[in-house]
Amino acid sequence: MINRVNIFVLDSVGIGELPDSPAFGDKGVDTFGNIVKACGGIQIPNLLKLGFGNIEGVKGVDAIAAPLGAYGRAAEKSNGKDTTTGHWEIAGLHIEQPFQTYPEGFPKFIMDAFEEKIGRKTLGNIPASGTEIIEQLGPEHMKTGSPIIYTSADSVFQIAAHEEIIPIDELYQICEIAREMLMGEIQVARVIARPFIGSPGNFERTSNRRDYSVSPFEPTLLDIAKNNGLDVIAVGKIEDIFNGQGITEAVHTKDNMDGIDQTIEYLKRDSKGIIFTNLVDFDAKYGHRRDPQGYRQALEAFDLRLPELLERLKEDDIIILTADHGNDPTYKGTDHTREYIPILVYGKKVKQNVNIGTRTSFADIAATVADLLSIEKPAIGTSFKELII
Ligand SMILES: O=P(O)(O)O[C@H]1O[C@H](CO)[C@@H](O)[C@H]1O
Ligand SMILES: [Mn+2]
Ligand SMILES: [Mn+2]
Repeated sequence: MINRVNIFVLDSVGIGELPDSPAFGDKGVDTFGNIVKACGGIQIPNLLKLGFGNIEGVKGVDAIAAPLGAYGRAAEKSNGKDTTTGHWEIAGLHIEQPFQTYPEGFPKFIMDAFEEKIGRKTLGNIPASGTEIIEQLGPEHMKTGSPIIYTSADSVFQIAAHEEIIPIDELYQICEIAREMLMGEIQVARVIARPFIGSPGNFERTSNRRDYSVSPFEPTLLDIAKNNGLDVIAVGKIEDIFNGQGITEAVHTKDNMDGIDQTIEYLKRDSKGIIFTNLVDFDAKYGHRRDPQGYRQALEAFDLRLPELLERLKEDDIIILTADHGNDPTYKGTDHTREYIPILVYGKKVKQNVNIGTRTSFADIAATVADLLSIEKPAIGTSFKELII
């Protein structure tokens, strides 16, 4: 009997291109492999002990003789490479119709109506890198009080504002207004509050970022677990990604280390069901910023703390380390990359040195977790429980 599963998402830690990646504009992408190549090596002994180097297709690190975990990889079945799509698929949903993107910015009629409702003009309304656009438009924003609106290759409406110009609470209200307006014909997967502080030339984004996602279109693994009376604890931005659906308790985190600390706190307590963690720094601080050295260091910092996490697992606990998409910091542009995700499963009840192979959907994670917890499986996904227990 498995009592609890910690699904632990290393946001954007992809491990190489899928057969269909070129159709997404991604050729030769490999977040992990290209980081190792660019940095001339990486020290992740604890991930290797679990079998990270044994996963088919992983480049830059070696397989070991007797890994302590079950290991494999999964292809993304849904039509997308964004965070929402990746997490929903991990939780058992396929997104056939991709979320709408806005490479030309948002239509004028929506922007006019939005400005009217928030009582402020806006700046930007173009696809941009968040750190670059606040440097460009920050001074004007500080003069005029107009928030900076930008999007990306993802389906996002991002609202950046200096915390001393638009107080956080007002920024969140503005996001809620946008969220409501962008549910219809003009729709985004996420509205994101992007507060920052500092002065021109030295702006810094804060951890008061909030994501306002649309709700999953159908019940997910999380809803099923909750309906079965289980705990579904969300650490980091998981609550936002699922718009709170199927979650019984949530905590937001300020960075990767905090995410690990909060997960450990929950592992120490007694609960039954799912702990779903997301560590976003890999993606937000290094992947989108195209910073392979920073990304490598973040992976090494995570690896150093991995034993603490594993030690906290109780007899009937299991951890599944995985990712939601790639974000190759050596690739052109600043966007996500479509890639395989790693799957590492570890626990006292999990067989060691088992290759679960290449799964055809992230949803196999959902099916397996449901199977382990003895609850109904979501509509899609194939359980690999029999292989690992
Ligand atoms: O460049 P920044 O602001 O980090 O934004 C990135 O983060 C967004 C959400 O993860 C992506 O859509 C991309 O736009
Ligand atoms: Mn992500
Ligand atoms: Mn991202």
